Amino acid sequence: MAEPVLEIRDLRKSFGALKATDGVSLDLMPGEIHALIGPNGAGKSTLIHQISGSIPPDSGTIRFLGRDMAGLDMAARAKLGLGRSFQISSLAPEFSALRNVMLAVQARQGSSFRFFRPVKGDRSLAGPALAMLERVGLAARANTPAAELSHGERRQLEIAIALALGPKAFLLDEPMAGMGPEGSKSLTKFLDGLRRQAPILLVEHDMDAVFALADRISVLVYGRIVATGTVDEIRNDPEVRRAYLGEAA
Ligand SMILES: Nc1ncnc2c1ncn2[C@@H]1O[C@H](COP(=O)(O)OP(=O)(O)OP(=O)(O)O)[C@@H](O)[C@H]1O
Repeated sequence: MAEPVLEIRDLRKSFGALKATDGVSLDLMPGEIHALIGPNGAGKSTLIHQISGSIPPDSGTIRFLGRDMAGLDMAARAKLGLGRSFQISSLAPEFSALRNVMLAVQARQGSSFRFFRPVKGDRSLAGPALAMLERVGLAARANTPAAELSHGERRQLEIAIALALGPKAFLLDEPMAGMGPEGSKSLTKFLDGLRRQAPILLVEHDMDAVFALADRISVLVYGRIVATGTVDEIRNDPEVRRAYLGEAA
């Protein structure tokens, strides 16, 4: 059997008396979209923060491509290909869409975001950056400042940036949030293709998107995974229906 790209074992994180992550174990396998669902406050974002390196766990292990992530900060994890996108907008609002992606291409080529050299006019960056914008359907807005893009377009730009960083796994935290039905539909289609590039751990409240995309779903309630299974298994699990999905499922 293939090795997991991401392997989480018995992860724990408390905020005072609150157990936000209470012994979570889960795997992200090559090529899969593994959705993490659960009610508000279940601990989904806290889990993503621990994986990306912005919150240190109290105990437990996170292995990415076989390597223990303990002690590695966000930048080091991103460099290894474990990047969190969405809800941490790394956009420079005054820069054009193209320039934002060029910075990401440059970061991937070795420089960090903080110490970038001037990128304006650098063809070795502009070519790949424009290709990313084309992939997400934003090429026509290449010269528009990020601040002037619509909400949906900014999301597309964030995906282009995530792609430019060459991730080996995507951590997506509520990518559909704030999108209209049309935007969600086209993002769903895009994410469906994205799994060919790298597996996706997807936190999402939009159940249409989750049921359309997920190979597996894990349900988090009060910091614990109460079920993991296929879409059908999760939809038909009585405990999950009671704890989370209700009759809407
Ligand atoms: N820095 C913090 N300090 C104290 N409590 C926190 C902190 N971050 C999160 N929490 C608490 O931990 C619990 C889990 O929060 P988290 O944001 O991870 O849930 P979530 O499943 O992502 O929720 P939502 O779906 O609403 O985004 C909540 O009770 C929250 O109030």
